[in-house]
Amino acid sequence: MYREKPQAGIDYILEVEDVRVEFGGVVAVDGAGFRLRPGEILAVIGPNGAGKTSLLNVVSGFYKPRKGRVVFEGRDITRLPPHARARLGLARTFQHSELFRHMTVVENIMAGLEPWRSYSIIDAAFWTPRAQRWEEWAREKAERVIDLLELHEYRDRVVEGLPPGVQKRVDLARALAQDPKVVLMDEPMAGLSREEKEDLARAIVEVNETRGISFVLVEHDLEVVMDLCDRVVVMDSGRVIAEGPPSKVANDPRVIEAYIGG
Ligand SMILES: Nc1ncnc2c1ncn2[C@@H]1O[C@H](COP(=O)(O)OP(=O)(O)OP(=O)(O)O)[C@@H](O)[C@H]1O
Repeated sequence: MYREKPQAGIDYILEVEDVRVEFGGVVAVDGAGFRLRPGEILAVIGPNGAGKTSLLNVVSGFYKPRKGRVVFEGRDITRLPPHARARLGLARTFQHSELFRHMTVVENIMAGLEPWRSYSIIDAAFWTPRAQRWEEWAREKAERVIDLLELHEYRDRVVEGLPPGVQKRVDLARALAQDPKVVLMDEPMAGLSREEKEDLARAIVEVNETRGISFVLVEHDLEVVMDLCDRVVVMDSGRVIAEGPPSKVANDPRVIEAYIGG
């Protein structure tokens, strides 16, 4: 179900170059970028308002940058809409759960496969074999990630009222059902208990190690970042101010200044 690790020879699976995002007079991202290696878990950190979410939204296609480029597996995808990026293997999860609250876990995961839907509204209305085939295909994909993320006991429960840690796993499952090569996660640990954070971190590591899926996490919890990530990019005021392994970045005076001064 999952794609092979990208071939040796590709240095970077994702390259984000010189991005600028403006909202009216506010410059949210001011020439920032990063590069992601195949199989890497990369964190983007920085004080509130640094531009992390805006940068991630440019990568997933939700924001159009004023300037800059997003290159995925050597292909310029800057102008592609989010669903086209998802089809290429770039999935995302959301800062505030965007799950359909009144739908079940399995239905939410299948809804994430919408960019692959191959039947028309007419097929749906008459429940044609074409529609049935898609439904079977999507259900099988959903079942596999339910296994992978151990969501069996929740599969037929509506999302509303599930513990936050389970909702985050469902959100991750929805992204993983898309067979991504890269998953972008916006503050995956926000609002979780310590135990829930550990569970989610374990799931991310397992998927990374067994499936070779790369991750970009925007994350505030520095303890999680230090434990989980191979490399860290630090943003402040829309720019990247430091980059490197967690241990190096944690001791960088510019980073300490941004957090204390920020
Ligand atoms: N939709 C928007 N409209 C106007 N201004 C925005 C919008 N989104 C972000 N901004 C502004 O852009 C700047 C960067 O915001 P962004 O959310 O990208 O930062 P962040 O690093 O993700 O912050 P946080 O850690 O608090 O989520 C901030 O000044 C913010 O107020």
